[in-house]
Amino acid sequence: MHDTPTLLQLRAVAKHFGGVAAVGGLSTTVRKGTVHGLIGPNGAGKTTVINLITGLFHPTDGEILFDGHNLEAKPPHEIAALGISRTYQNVRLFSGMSALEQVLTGCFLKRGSSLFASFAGLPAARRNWEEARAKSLLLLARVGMAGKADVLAETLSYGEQRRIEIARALGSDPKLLLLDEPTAGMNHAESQAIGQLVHELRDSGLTILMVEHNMGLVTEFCDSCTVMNFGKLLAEGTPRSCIDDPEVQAAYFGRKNDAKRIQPVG
Ligand SMILES: Nc1ncnc2c1ncn2[C@@H]1O[C@H](COP(=O)(O)OP(=O)(O)OP(=O)(O)O)[C@@H](O)[C@H]1O
Repeated sequence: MHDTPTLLQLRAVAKHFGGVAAVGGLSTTVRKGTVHGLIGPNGAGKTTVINLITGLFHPTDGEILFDGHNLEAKPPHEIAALGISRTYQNVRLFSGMSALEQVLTGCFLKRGSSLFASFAGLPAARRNWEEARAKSLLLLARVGMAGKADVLAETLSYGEQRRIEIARALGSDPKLLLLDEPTAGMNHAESQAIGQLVHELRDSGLTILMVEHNMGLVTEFCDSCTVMNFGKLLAEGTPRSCIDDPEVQAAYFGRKNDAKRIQPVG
């Protein structure tokens, strides 16, 4: 694993909100072609890290390096263009749009041609539109939603909506996909299916950084992980070595020697 090239590196990254150090000097590395888990108790700073990587926030201190670029002060659209895409902790789909239209919006993020130009029917825009449509259909198939293209997204099940979000995030051809709690609110079978999908995406060449609370999924589907607590690095390595770490167990449960409670669940 250590021979695998680095895709993302955080160097002593800090983010303060007033007096709160949401992230307090975190250094960690995500290697190419891996599924990397970002875990830690509630309020540890995981979502803030995702927001820093995607440019929604800028670090108070430290630097974030991605694929040879320093992301310092770059706005979200530039970071997306470099190859970083994300989903959110809560499903964020547009109401009144079909599954296909949701994914199309992700494709147009990359193309730089507006949906309005396409609707106006200009030849180049028309061609763009057809290509984006074909690509969106492929992406829907890739996330197991081939038959749902024309269905209004809000009428789909929660698990299906999550898949649509992933397809939309793939529309901009990312190198790194950030998933913020992709299995939140899902039952065991749905969570396992998301884990399988994540593996398929990794095996097709994508790198995935995933915030996940389900330790069963982390041990089963992540190649490596970073554990945060109070905005700082608590442990990193294989999921098993992290979960077995008494400091990690203490952070989750306030006491040591309680490994059973963070065995795979479900
Ligand atoms: N915009 C903000 N303004 C002020 N404080 C914030 C802001 N965003 C996050 N925080 C604080 O930073 C800390 C880390 O929050 P964050 O949401 O990153 O944690 P988390 O690990 O993702 O938690 P959870 O697992 O509950 O989603 C918390 O104390 C939170 O209240």
